[in-house]
Amino acid sequence: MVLAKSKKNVGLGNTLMKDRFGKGKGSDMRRVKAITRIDHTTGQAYITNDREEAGWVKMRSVTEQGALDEFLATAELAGTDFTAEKMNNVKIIHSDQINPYLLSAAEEKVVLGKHKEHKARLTVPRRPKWNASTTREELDRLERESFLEWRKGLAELQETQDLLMTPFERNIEVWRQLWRVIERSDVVVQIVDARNPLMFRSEDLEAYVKDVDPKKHNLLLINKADMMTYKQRKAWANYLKGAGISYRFFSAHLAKQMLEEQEDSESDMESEEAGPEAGPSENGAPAQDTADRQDETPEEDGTTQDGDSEADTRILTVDELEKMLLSYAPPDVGPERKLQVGLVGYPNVGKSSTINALIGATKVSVSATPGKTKHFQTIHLSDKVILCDCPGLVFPNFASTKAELVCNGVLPIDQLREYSGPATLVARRIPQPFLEAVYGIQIRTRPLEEGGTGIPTGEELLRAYARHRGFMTQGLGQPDASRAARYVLKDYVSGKLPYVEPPPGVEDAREFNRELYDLTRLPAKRRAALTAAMAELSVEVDDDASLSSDMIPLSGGRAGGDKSEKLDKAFFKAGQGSAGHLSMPFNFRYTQQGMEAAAAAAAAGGKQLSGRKLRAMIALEQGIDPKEVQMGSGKKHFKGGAKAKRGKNRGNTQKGDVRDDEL
Ligand SMILES: Nc1nc2c(ncn2[C@@H]2O[C@H](COP(=O)(O)OP(=O)(O)OP(=O)(O)O)[C@@H](O)[C@H]2O)c(=O)[nH]1
Repeated sequence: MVLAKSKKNVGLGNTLMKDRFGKGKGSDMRRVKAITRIDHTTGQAYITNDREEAGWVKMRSVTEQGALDEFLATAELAGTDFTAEKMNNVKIIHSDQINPYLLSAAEEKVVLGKHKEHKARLTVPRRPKWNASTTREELDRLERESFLEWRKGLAELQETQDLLMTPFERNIEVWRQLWRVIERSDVVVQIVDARNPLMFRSEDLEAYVKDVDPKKHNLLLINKADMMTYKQRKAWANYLKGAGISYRFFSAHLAKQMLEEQEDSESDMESEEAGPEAGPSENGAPAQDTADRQDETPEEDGTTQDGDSEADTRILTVDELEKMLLSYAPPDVGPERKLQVGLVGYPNVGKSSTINALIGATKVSVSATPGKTKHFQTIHLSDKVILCDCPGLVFPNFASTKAELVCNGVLPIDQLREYSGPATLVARRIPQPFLEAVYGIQIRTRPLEEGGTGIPTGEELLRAYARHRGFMTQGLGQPDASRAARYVLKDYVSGKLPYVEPPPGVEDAREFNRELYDLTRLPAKRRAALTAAMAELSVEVDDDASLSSDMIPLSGGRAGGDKSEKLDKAFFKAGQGSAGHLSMPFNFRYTQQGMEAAAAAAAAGGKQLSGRKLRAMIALEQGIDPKEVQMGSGKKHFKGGAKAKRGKNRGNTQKGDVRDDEL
């Protein structure tokens, strides 16, 4: 609320008074007498307006009464009806469910509209035209002037339109590297992160490449494609093809893995002197993991397998990438005229990893020779190809919120002061069962009937993580959410907590990402613990078992029916704690029991590990009696009073650490 600075301008109340009684009539107010009344039931005195005052005084009380007076007056007027009406209409909105650092759907729509409107102004700085007669000093001056103009333009855009932008590169020296890389390259490969290709793409960079020479080519290389499901690649492929963007999916991570496995099998072959049929194919059979990911082929998903669509969604191997790059080669390519490939992109999108994968695949000794300038590297990849590696740089682009920039890894996490926005985004994007499975935590959310949304808030996630890791604040000993935020956000940026932005036109991001949360994407340690328990019970674990939120029965539904109910009983029997109060932390044996029981329950419940089972398992792991967790009742929270503590964190855990009232 903005407070009026002068007495002449006291807002709505004054305006109404003036309107009704005219100038000067406001002095009548002085005639209002405040009288003291005694409440005979309590014996307390209170001050109120005299009831016998002129009728208009009643109106005054509407705008000038204090909250309590207003409440009492209204209650007096409406009697019991008042209570009934209030109770029927009441909707609790907790302040922690509205994050002031994020946008509402309506606000986001407005902001996206503005982004669209001003998209054309998101330019990269151009190097001024020059020719043989331009002196070095002259060019330097021209470059600086043009750069300054570019910066002024973007600053004005930010200020006048109140738009949030990426912290784009402001150092002219870095842009000079880019200019040189573009000038010498036949094809400019823009490497982007598969989790948000458009955020990392500079459309104007592609236009600039063509401005410099229409014969140059652009390629959008969507790296980290291992973080996408086949369906996600398909959806992005449809969008990118529709938009006429030349793109390919790649994964430096899978390429590296494939190479290592290839090398391993080659050395095995050498040592065993195995026959040719035992070895990998000449051009390298895909590594198992690579094959697994590539296996999500169109026909498996029931779509037609025509050559084109396969190529559209395929994650290229290094050989295929090199072949693809060579397709851009000028006709006279050879040892004298090598194909020059420029690699550009934001920091951290995987440029170095891509180059390393390419270098590894060529199996030639690579000399990293410095280019004409000191800063970008030229790498002679083969007798036909030179790679020009440009330093990573942030291009100008719009962003809806700072939280989005943090989650995209564009703003550094270590210097972060406001963490609630990005943490809320993480809690909204990653399904609760997956978060719980990754960290082995229980996130206590506000029950639906108390105004909870069924999705944890950022704070709820961070507090659960902090409690689990024993991160406590000094003094009051509350879970240290700020410290937890650094870890959780770094995990999000690194991809441990996977999420892929849907392409424009795909509205339901949760559905788009649903298949991403399977057991294969759990960290190796967590997955190993689970599969070990399964193996002991001779149970096959389904790698596709989903850990997305729809596995949690939010309104009393129970996955698995009778069968799972019986198993639940067996499962809960495993916990020896009495009546929901535990005096000692659970030991490992108990945890193991719990895991086994959960695994059995998961197996009987149709292979799928439901959120409920998983939560029970995690509860046991944490040393919390599963009986304390209301599962399958629609209340995803703890009953008050449980004081179980995890042995490991006992010293840091505060009394009542798992109590409901903490929420
Ligand atoms: N999952 C996955 N992670 C990848 C892939 N490529 C790179 N990364 C990871 O992304 C992070 C950044 O990779 P780099 O290769 O250092 O990225 P860069 O673009 O060279 O970064 P700068 O040197 O800062 O410009 C590293 O943690 C890599 O392990 C990929 O294909 N898949």
